Amino acid sequence: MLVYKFGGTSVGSAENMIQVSNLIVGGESKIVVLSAVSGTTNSLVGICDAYFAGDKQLAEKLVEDFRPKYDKHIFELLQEQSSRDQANDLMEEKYALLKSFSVEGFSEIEERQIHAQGELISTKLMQLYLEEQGVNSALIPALDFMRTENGEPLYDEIEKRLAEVLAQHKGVDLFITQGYICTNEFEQVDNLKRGGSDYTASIIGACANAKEVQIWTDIDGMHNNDPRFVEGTKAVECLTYDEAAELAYFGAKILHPLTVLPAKKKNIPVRLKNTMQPEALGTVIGPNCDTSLPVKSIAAKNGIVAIKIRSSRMLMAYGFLKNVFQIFEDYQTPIDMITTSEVAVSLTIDKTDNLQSILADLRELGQVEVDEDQSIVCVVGQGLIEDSTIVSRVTTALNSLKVRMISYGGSANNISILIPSENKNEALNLLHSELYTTSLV
Ligand SMILES: Nc1ncnc2c1ncn2[C@@H]1O[C@H](COP(=O)(O)OP(=O)(O)O)[C@@H](O)[C@H]1O
Ligand SMILES: N[C@@H](CC(=O)OP(=O)(O)O)C(=O)O
Repeated sequence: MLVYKFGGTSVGSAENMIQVSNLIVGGESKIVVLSAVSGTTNSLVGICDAYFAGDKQLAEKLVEDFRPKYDKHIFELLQEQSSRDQANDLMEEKYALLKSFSVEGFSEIEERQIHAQGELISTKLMQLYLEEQGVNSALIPALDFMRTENGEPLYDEIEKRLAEVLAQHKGVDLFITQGYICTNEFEQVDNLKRGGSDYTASIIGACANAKEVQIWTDIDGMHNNDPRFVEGTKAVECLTYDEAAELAYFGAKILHPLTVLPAKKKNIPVRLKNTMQPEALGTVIGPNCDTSLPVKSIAAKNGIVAIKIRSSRMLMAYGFLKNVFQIFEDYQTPIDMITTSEVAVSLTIDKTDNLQSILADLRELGQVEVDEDQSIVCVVGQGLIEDSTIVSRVTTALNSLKVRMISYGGSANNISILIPSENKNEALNLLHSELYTTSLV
């Protein structure tokens, strides 16, 4: 069994959906996970925002905005009148549902139900197209098997339910399902957070003991720097699970940060491929990746807040850090980077919903300074620790910038640097020129 996942751009037009069908029909058995048509989830988020703001009229207008896009998509994808009718009926049902909520009492439960509609639409359209083409495929609802508790996938239950669902379709070897959506412990519709379809594919891969998970997107693999901000980036041939996890966590948007975990549990390779350029090798993420490259890639994450706590009570004392960490634990706020001196500790967070309460509690421990609008730039590669020249090259490359923190040695494959966000693009470009010169590649 193989698991393929196609992202928003890959299903974003009729032409692209047809290309997806060319990639999935035939060959080995597959479970194909689809995201929503590109832009759809953002629009659904906008509709929920309008309901929360008490503006039902705006919500209804935003629903109507879907119409031209989906009319075109359906007209170009499906040729038979009966399948067009089915698709149009589906859309009318969805428009009616999306407009059916009232602003009074609109809650996160309804919000999650709305967010789920994008994947429900894209998968149904794909299934209608495959049926029209005479392909023997089955649409399996993710809400029937993808179960979470406290936001965590329940692997045993998913494995059992998925096997039951697959067994209902004897003789079928192509299954289409929704990424991103799930049901939670309260039997409510929920999701795996934005970009979560990659994670769905990896969870399904682990639960179906897949031979490989393939993430098909709009670029030919993990590049050696962020292609949105740096010119001349190129695809990396392979990454270890740990390298890929670091890159995804620190901003490489191509992969949802949790994708690697389920695949790693079962040693399943994850291959990143380009839907529009399937012949390109892409990137393989797996247990081993031996290349001579000490630096595999560079990524950056915005929206970081740096907090410094200074206290003379820290001098020659123990237990101070425990008290600091306890505060972050109380507010369920993960810490990303940390550096300490005898009398001060600096750390960073990117979850800021409880920032004011955290700061108030920290002020009980010492003087607190806060820097907002920071970015973590992260250099990732297995050989970073062995090659002692790299850390000096990283700091030299950035010597014109105001570096706020550096973290080196926490993991064997990561150097993280905290800088003001306004310098992020410059930092990515400076590191690119310094680290990918002839002596390293
Ligand atoms: N290091 C990187 N390598 C490749 N792509 C990256 C990297 N960092 C950011 N990206 C961006 O990730 C995008 C693909 O991810 P995403 O938009 O989530 O795709 P999908 O909608 O298919 O899930 C690319 O178009 C690229 O701009
Ligand atoms: N549609 C969801 C889930 C997802 O993973 O999308 P994509 O694969 O296009 O990043 C989102 O936009 O967050």
